[in-house]
Amino acid sequence: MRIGQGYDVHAFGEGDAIVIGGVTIPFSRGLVAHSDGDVLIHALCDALLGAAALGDIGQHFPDTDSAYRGIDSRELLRHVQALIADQGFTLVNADMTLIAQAPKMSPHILAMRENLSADLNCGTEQLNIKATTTEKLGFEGRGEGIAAQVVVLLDKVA
Ligand SMILES: Nc1ccn([C@@H]2O[C@H](COP(=O)(O)O)[C@@H](O)[C@H]2O)c(=O)n1
Ligand SMILES: C[C@@]1(CO)OP(=O)(O)OP(=O)(O)OC[C@H]1O
Repeated sequence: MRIGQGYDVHAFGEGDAIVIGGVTIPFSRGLVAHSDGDVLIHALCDALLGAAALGDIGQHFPDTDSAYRGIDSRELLRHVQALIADQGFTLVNADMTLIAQAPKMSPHILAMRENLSADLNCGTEQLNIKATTTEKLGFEGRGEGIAAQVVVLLDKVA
């Protein structure tokens, strides 16, 4: 068994929607990023790469490479899934936390889990996604951006 953890932050900027877990959520702001800014998927990729001792998302998909400009982060996740499968790992479970004062994530959680389970070739019951505000404290609470934390457990296929 191998444990991994990931953490990512993206700041709010201009826009009228954000993409989280592959779900487009209409909002008064967008997220500033080289990719689509899917902070949840980025933290998930880092957790998976960490558990497999494969480095981090920036090493695999540099934000200096124009190939990744505006990319759908689900493509990055599928690539990471292939990397860990190549190493003989399968996902046991992932537990994910979105930290955002707004928007409200709960109406979108099931759709996020369905997207991620399709990309990771696993069941939705292996993926938990939850959200919390910070009661208006800190950068998330001031509405400056969104953070995501992810913990994963991988098993090695014999
Ligand atoms: N961006 C968010 C934040 C929270 N939720 C849901 O609301 C519940 C209460 O949040 P507190 O921070 O006040 O504890 C939380 O458990 C989530 O279910 C959300 O959907 N989106
Ligand atoms: C996803 C990548 C690549 O487009 O860029 P961003 O969207 O800026 O995201 P970040 O979490 O800062 O880092 C990983 C990247 O290199």
